[in-house]
Amino acid sequence: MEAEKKAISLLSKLRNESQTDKPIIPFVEKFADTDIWNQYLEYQQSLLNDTDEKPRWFYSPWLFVECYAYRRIHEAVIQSPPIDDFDVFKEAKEQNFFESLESITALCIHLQELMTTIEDLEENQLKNEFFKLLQISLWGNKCDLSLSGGETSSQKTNIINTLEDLKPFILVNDMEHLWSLLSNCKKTREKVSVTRVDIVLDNSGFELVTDLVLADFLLFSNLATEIHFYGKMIPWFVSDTTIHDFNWVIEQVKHCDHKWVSKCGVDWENYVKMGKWVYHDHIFWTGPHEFCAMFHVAPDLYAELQKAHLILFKGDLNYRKLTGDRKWEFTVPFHRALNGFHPAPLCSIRTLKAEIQVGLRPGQGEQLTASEPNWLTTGKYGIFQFDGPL
Ligand SMILES: O=P(O)(O)OC[C@H]1O[C@](O)(CO)[C@@H](O)[C@@H]1O
Ligand SMILES: [Mn+2]
Repeated sequence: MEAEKKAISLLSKLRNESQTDKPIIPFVEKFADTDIWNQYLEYQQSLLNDTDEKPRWFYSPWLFVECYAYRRIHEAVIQSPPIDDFDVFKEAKEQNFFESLESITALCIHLQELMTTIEDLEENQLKNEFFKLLQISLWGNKCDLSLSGGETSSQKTNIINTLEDLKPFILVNDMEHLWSLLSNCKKTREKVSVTRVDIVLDNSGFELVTDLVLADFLLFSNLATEIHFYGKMIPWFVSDTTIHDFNWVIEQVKHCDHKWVSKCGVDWENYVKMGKWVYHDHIFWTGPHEFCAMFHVAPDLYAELQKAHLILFKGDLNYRKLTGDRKWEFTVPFHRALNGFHPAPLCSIRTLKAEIQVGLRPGQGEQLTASEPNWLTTGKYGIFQFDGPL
């Protein structure tokens, strides 16, 4: 009880600071990245040195302030033992999974059916199945609890039947690049025995299942031989995946009462045991930095990503960090916005929830603004945006 009271008082202090635009204060509790966060806060202060301003909630860059808010929530919890390992978003993430169970079941059955026919598929059919699962992983990103402010945002409809209707909402479609990259790897498999695809995960629940289904397909279609996943080390942006969520979702799927669904869970657990699926934890992903700073701030992580043949970045927050959340013109090339971040060929798979988008055709952004003023923030539109040697 005492710990809960302490955490609640710390959280209400945080809420008051954010609601009344108080100065942003340093972290005080020792943790893996306390110093990194406080150095970054000093950097934000240095940007204001020629004013007598301090970093503040209503004026500092949104990417920094929003990440700071979630890291402060974590600090309130770790300052309140013995609930210092409590995941404040666990209940919402689990509810999202259970509310999406029908769609999860349909998706796992689709995967098992595909597995039985995969041998008879020609190249073009295999490509189309790959594109379907990519689109399912894209639209799975709509199910995010931070855009909805914690309100439920589960997958109610069977997403497989809606892909055609959703196609017009894909603003940048580089799926062909992903196909040619991976099918070329497959053709040269004799020499290059390993094809590694890294997936930088986003939300747990339904979206995570779409990513695990895609990862399973990549293995049994032989388009890849190993998949590396990156989640978050602390509860983050409400629905983001932690290692507990990753293991919990696999466990839940394994214990589903539908035999084909539980077969998915058994297969996925085996991939992890065999090392065909590898889960990585790194503190960088819940820090304040844009990805162009990774080479200097987390060189070990940058070196790890360099081992991939292809990196898939899921979701909106990752896109904002890939592009530095800058006010780029809509037509600035994605390569330019990455600002030197090129560990390996990469693709952002993202539904738009923040006011940043690059790599559009001339006039495309303006046309969308005219027809649908909120196109950047509703999560209705999505992209597959690729960068790498073509
Ligand atoms: O889970 P995703 O796709 O990264 O979405 C998170 C996005 O939702 C918001 O928190 C709210 O719009 C954005 O600030 C953030 O980028
Ligand atoms: Mn998220």
